[in-house]
Amino acid sequence: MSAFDTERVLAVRHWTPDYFSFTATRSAGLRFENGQFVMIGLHVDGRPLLRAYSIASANWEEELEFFSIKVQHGPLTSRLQHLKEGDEILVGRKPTGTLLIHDLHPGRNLYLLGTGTGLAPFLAVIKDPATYERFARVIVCHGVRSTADLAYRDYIERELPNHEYLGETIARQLRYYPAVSREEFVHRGRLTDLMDSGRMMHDLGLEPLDAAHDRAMICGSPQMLADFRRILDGRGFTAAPRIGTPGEYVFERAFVEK
Ligand SMILES: Cc1cc2nc3c(=O)[nH]c(=O)nc-3n(C[C@H](O)[C@H](O)[C@H](O)COP(=O)(O)OP(=O)(O)OC[C@H]3O[C@@H](n4cnc5c(N)ncnc54)[C@H](O)[C@@H]3O)c2cc1C
Repeated sequence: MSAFDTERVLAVRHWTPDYFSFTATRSAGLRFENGQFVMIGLHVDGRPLLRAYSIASANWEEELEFFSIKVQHGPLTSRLQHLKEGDEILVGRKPTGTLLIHDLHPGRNLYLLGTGTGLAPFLAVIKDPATYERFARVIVCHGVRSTADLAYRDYIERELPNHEYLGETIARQLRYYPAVSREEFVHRGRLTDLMDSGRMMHDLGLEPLDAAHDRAMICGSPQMLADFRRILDGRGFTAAPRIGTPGEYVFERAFVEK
């Protein structure tokens, strides 16, 4: 049996010259945890060309959604960015990953810290009812360079709080903290600096960061992960050491730096 399902693209949305999203059919057999990633790709010269992708749709949704970078000469994304409705993509059958809410000790505030496409896994996590059962407040933080890069802003700010089933819970418990590093913006700077200085918590009207009560999930570049880990470790947070053993934070590389 093949390690992949062939799915059909349902819709494509281009946010900016650097980012796009697409939805695809989902095989009835694909089971995953919110926050996990899966290998996806295309047949290129008769062979599968695959990369890891966080699943941006929640596990209870019928369709799959992915949020992608466009790397100009990237082997996969130079092709993937031309996807059109009806095209076929390959989707692996074994989702995996460490961004799992049950690998966090229960707590008060859950900070979801994502830069660029590192937002993707959190789009699934914020649609998981269990997230709101475990944490009183969920703060989705998206760090980007320009305001235009704040993909899903309208969806998080306006659509989700009116969601048919989750809207009430989301309106009560979800906060959104967009941050822009290279343009004037209400929250200007890098997420790491905004958290480290305490500005983020101040802007949100929340208590200062406290390992006894706060939890975090981190998804971004290797440098972003290293910086956040240093900040959290310095404040007494412990990373979950492996899947199934909880900690005060979990992390995942959103891409591999070469
Ligand atoms: C666990 C995991 C989850 C991932 N989830 C996603 C996701 O949800 N969406 C997504 O677009 N990518 C994601 N990636 C990255 C993805 O696997 C590919 O690297 C990306 O699609 C580019 O593929 P490529 O073949 O075009 O170029 P590659 O040869 O894979 O990458 C070329 C270079 O582009 C840069 N790059 C790659 N991906 C990104 C990115 N997402 N943001 C900024 N720079 C990048 C890196 O410097 C890399 O060296 C994930 C990676 C990992 C390890």
